[in-house]
Amino acid sequence: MPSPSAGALDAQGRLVWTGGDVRALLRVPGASDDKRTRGTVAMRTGSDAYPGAAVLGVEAAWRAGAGYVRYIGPRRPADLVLARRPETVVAEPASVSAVHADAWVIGSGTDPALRPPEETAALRHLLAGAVPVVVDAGALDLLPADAPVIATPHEGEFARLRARLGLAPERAEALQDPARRAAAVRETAEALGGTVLLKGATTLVAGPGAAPVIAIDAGTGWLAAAGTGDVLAGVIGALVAADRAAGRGSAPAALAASAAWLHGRAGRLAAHVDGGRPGRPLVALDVAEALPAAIAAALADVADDMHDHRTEEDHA
Ligand SMILES: NC(=O)C1=CN([C@@H]2O[C@H](COP(=O)(O)OP(=O)(O)OC[C@H]3O[C@@H](n4cnc5c(N)ncnc54)[C@H](OP(=O)(O)O)[C@@H]3O)[C@@H](O)[C@H]2O)[C@@H](O)CC1
Ligand SMILES: Nc1ncnc2c1ncn2[C@@H]1O[C@H](COP(=O)(O)OP(=O)(O)O)[C@@H](O)[C@H]1O
Repeated sequence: MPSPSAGALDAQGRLVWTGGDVRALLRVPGASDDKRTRGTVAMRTGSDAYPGAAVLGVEAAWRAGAGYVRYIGPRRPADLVLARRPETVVAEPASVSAVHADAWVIGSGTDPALRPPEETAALRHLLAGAVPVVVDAGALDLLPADAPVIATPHEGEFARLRARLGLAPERAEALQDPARRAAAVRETAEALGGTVLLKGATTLVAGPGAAPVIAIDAGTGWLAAAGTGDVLAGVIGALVAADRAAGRGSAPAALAASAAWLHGRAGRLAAHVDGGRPGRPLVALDVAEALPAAIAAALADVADDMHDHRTEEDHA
């Protein structure tokens, strides 16, 4: 199984994720590959209220290197997905009973208060299975679950997830303390029995067990824009699916951290912040479109140099 680099622990005992760690987990397709060996991501995201989230996640999964992306959702988002990415194989929920997937992505662009009972039943079925599920936004209320899960809350969702798991609330001010924040993410992953990725300016990832919490700060403040989290969910789905289709068995936390790193790097490329420039606004779709360049940079071993620039600037 590919393992991350030795990696440096920072003052809070967090493992700082690097381009080298990402490179170790990325798969470059070869002569023996076909679309299915590169990983099938099934996205059950978006809704009539938030159709755009479906488009963003699907675009991101393709751009992060999925060999096959399926979209299962209502007609309106499905039509928009197809208009943007005709490569996608779409189906309406009522018309499918079983779908092959190496990873599922659920919840982005959905509101649990508006979720039909049959959709809740279908999601619970996925969450009782053996295929990994990336659980975002409007599906976090269905946790905990038996399936291997990667939960991707922002801070507001993180508080609600902790409450569901019976954990003590952490005040927002307490979570500003890096060591306390890392401890809260570890505790939540342990209670979940799965992987937790807490989004923020520095994103933190922990799985259950003793491995250190991973910190990813490859991004930029320009990423604070609606829909960038929907993009991240698609990237995680693509990396998890590729790993599983190849039978690699990498740690879900390492895959989620690599996705967050690529998402951050894509944000920096989309916002033109490297080389000491302050950058410029981006929209979420720009981040998805920059993912191939971020992957190329990681594979070509140039991304760490860019990261070093940023670290020096930000700490100046
Ligand atoms: N184009 C599309 O289709 C898009 C679709 N999207 C999809 O829409 C759905 C709803 O998403 P949304 O953005 O409307 O509300 P959402 O993030 O759930 O916040 C709910 C409450 O949580 C809190 N809160 C939020 N962020 C916080 C933070 N960082 N830190 C701390 N607290 C935070 C805050 O509560 P407050 O603090 O105000 O009490 C807020 O009112 C969701 O499925 C998403 O995937 C979006 O991605 C946008 C683009
Ligand atoms: N100040 C910031 N600096 C860097 N990245 C940020 C910042 N604020 C948010 N992000 C990133 O942007 C994304 C926002 O995701 P999320 O809150 O789920 O938004 P949405 O639901 O609108 O997609 C996350 O990947 C998060 O890490």
